[in-house]
Amino acid sequence: MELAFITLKILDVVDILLVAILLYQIYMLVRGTVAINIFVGVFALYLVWLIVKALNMELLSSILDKVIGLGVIALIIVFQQEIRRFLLYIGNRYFSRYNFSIERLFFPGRTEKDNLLNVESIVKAARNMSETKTGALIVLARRSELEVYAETGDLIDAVISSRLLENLFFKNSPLHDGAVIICNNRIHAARCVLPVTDNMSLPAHYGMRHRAAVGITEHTDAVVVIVSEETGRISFVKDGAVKSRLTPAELQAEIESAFAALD
Ligand SMILES: Nc1ncnc2c1ncn2[C@@H]1O[C@H](COP(=O)(O)OP(=O)(O)OP(=O)(O)O)[C@@H](O)[C@H]1O
Repeated sequence: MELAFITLKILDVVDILLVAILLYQIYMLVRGTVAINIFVGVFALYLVWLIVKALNMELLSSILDKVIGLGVIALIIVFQQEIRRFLLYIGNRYFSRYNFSIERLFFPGRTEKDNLLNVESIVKAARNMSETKTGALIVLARRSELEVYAETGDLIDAVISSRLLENLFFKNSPLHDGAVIICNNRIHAARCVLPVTDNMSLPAHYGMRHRAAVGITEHTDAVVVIVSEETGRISFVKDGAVKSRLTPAELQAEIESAFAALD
């Protein structure tokens, strides 16, 4: 295609489209976090640099060259979490689309039933803890590796039962603080520390328990069950979004649909 002063090739259009998609994905990833301000600032600086270059303003261009050159390293440090989240997002999309599992590749004999989540016990524990207003934070691992978070707490490796879950979160239990992580249908660890979200658009009444639940679902594809100590309300968190005031039946449906999506 030939415009008045520029020639536009098909590849250029594809190039522009890809950059637009990339920028949109980055925007969606940092939206609502403090990183959005940095992102806008960097983008503005980059535009100024392009204009200065196009106008052949030598001095300003050479200064901005240096700033941009060093800025890339600074950006990797500043956006460490977001880059991690972005790569995880791409990886998880690929894994879920092609139903790919390393475990399935190396242990084809291991049936899915071995790892089938005991949803009933988790829901029963949530219902009982909701009635007694016992605060709880239960992370249900899906495909993402949660070992780094499990290592911050105490390893348990026990069969899931509602009584054990209730016991772990019982106020006087030494393990009641922090999160319980459930992997491969086992209570893997308790008292775990989760990454806290920096999402500024969350309701102000969300305390640390809810922020930690949102945080882990932003960093990984895990889903989280929360029981509020203050209100007894049951919430379910997936991909950074909190669904509150769930009944036990609704919680069960949410967990089942989150795990059905993996099959
Ligand atoms: N980073 C974290 N990782 C895991 N658990 C955490 C983290 N931060 C806080 N918690 C848990 O959350 C509890 C504090 O919850 P807080 O009252 O601040 O949250 P909340 O969202 O208001 O929940 P609630 O409705 O139960 O009061 C702590 O006792 C601890 O067990």
